[in-house]
Amino acid sequence: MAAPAALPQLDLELRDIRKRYGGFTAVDGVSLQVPKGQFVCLLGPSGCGKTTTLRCVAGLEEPDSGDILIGGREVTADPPWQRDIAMMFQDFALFPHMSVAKQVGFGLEMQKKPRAEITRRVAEVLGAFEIAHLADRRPSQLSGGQKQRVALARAMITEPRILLLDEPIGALDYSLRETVMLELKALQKRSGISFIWVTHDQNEAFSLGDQVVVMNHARIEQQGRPEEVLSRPRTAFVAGFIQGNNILRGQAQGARDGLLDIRTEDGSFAVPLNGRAVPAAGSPVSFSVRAERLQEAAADELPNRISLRCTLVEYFGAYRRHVLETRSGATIKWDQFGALPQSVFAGELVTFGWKAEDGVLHA
Ligand SMILES: Nc1ncnc2c1ncn2[C@@H]1O[C@H](COP(=O)(O)OP(=O)(O)OP(=O)(O)O)[C@@H](O)[C@H]1O
Repeated sequence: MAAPAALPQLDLELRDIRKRYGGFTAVDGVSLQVPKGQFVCLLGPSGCGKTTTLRCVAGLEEPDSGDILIGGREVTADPPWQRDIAMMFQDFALFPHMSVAKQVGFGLEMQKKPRAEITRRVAEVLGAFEIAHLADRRPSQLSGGQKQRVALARAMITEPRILLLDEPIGALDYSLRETVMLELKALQKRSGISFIWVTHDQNEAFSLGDQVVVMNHARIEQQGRPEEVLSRPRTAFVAGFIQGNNILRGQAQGARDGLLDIRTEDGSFAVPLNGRAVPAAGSPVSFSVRAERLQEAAADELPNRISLRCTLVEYFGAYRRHVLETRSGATIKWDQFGALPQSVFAGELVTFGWKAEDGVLHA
């Protein structure tokens, strides 16, 4: 059956993609819409299906069901070279015996462009990527950062609608990554090409993505702008995967004034429903509170309070992390920013509180 017409402004649309390997489901009903010129990061733990999703978009894998539309055109059964995409892999996949100039022009040669046009475009792109001085070198004579630029120049020279990147900076030295990330982000915005970037590194995803798509066990758990995913994790998995969340579990007790009362082994807490239906009394629920939202001073005036024992205080550069334990033995983290004097020490018993609106109920 032909797919219904797509919205023309979308660079990419995935409709209910499924992919199985034997009895194992690697992608289980993934749907995604990528508007024009967006930077989208697919984020998730190892084996969650990010790369398989990307390979389906690339045409390197055929999904068992579902539709893939690129620029509004159904491409599900098309080979990679008919999809208006380019790819970049973690190992850069450079051709070992080809000079930099030849590699960069490769895509245009495949498209059978006239020789003069290839020479002109290669010179332009080598200049734009500041690698003109490397034109005659082979990959073995390049540093990691230089290889990365060559691979990117090679991928972008054909001006695809979408660039697919699988852990593209994973092989770079840590010290280089931040600079490369800034460059790539600027390049993406200038080019207007949509980037679909696979990573398991949340710092990469949150600093680069216009959209962050969090995957787990072959499905999308949450997708949204970075600040949405950070401040309102939709599920306990997302809250746990993203650094800095405390997760509490208990039973729903009933709701009043838009707040759900949740009973846990460490007390009862009021958490905003945020438009959600009230869960049945006694049903298991979870919620999260960010580690920097806990308050020590004036805890008595806050609606949610919890008794804790501090077990460890660690320094993480810009902030101080306190690891605390509840009466039932659950771990709670409190992060203190702003170089304040230390007020809670290991071994101390303390009461912390948080505002009702700082709790995020999970689906
Ligand atoms: N060709 C294949 N045959 C069998 N199983 C596969 C194949 N390709 C991937 N898988 C399995 O599908 C699951 C998803 O793999 P995928 O590479 O998409 O994960 P990922 O999220 O990209 O992980 P990573 O970050 O480790 O690359 C994994 O459990 C993997 O072992």
